[in-house]
Amino acid sequence: MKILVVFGTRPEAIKCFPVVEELRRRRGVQVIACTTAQHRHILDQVMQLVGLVPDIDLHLMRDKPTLTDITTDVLHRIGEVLDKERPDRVLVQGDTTTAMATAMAAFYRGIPVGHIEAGLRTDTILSPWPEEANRRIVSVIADMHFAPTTVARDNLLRENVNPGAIYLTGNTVIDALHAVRDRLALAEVSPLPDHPGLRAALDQGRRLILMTAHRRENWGDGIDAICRAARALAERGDVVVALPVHPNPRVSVPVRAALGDHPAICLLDPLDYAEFVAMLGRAEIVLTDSGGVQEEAPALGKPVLVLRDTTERPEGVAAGCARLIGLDSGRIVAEATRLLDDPAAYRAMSKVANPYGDGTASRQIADAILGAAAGLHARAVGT
Ligand SMILES: CC(=O)N[C@@H]1[C@@H](OP(=O)(O)OP(=O)(O)OC[C@H]2O[C@@H](n3ccc(=O)[nH]c3=O)[C@H](O)[C@@H]2O)O[C@H](CO)[C@@H](O)[C@@H]1O
Repeated sequence: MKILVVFGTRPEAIKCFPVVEELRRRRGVQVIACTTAQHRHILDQVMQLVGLVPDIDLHLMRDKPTLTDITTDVLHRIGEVLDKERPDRVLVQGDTTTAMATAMAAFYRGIPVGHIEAGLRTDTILSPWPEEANRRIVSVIADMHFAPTTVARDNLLRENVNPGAIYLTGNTVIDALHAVRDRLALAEVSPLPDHPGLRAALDQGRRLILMTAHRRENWGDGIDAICRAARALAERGDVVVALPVHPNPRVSVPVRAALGDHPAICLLDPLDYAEFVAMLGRAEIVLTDSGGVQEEAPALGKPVLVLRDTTERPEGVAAGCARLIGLDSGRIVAEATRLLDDPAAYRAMSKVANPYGDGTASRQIADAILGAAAGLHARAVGT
């Protein structure tokens, strides 16, 4: 059985590598790992760290591409890969343009698509944009849906997806987190980023606030509000705010201009995944608009404040390990301050079970794919 796994961005690589590794361990499976490289540098960081060498690298990153550029490039180039390789199945992850256009290219050729992290939804197709539409399109095309949570499964059932095609697996990001933590433990290193100000602040006993922000809907006013909140928090005197800066200039330019000069704020280059996991482990609280970080922080018992107005991850909010706080700088500061100053409020958010999986998602996904293929084979030979 030949399976083509396609990924283009950092989070897709993080969430796909455990599945690639698992499928490669299975007998009778040939895995072709293919990257569109929709993001280049921060994707390469992940691939190098986890030893994921792509069999095919399409190098599709261009200077300031439009969504149309990315979609048409992926349709054409993945189309060529599909025509050459003729895989039995394609796997895509999440909600990127790579995932959506790859699913379309496979659909045009009658090749079945499995969707990792299926069923995440907000209640409006406009937010997050364009990701909400991307993942809904993939759901219409896919014939195997790997839902990370019961909420995601129920979203798919409400859209009349065949219940027999939905597999409740947990999120592969937890598998990735465990794998990287185990590798770090084996190597007996805790690779905190090499930033003199950060190390000195932590050595002085300052408490670490880890922040990330990159989402398209936060460009402009949202990023400005996040920066104002970061400065106000840094003024407390007992914390250090660390912010790995996303390379997109719509983020990096305003963030560096607003925060570059504050002694209690450490602006970091994008961290490799091991460094990021180490920072998560060290952080007291996490403020983020990232999807993946909303899933990882609870797995390490870190309260997470979500810098967005909507989230397709209500499980963390319902469980009590995340709060959706929006983009008002006063509210961001107030919510963070409450967690830093009120130990009971902190404990209530940090002691909650992680709703996003137990680290066995990739195994379950591989079992489901091979089980479905064996079922088809059995039906074909009449057993
Ligand atoms: C709408 C939405 O929410 N969509 C999400 C979006 O991804 P995202 O928002 O999670 O993206 P990022 O925040 O870029 O990545 C996060 C990962 O990167 C690691 N990290 C972070 C900073 C750093 O300096 N070094 C790192 O290593 C970090 O631990 C984490 O695992 O697309 C995905 C693919 O389809 C979807 O799954 C996912 O729904």
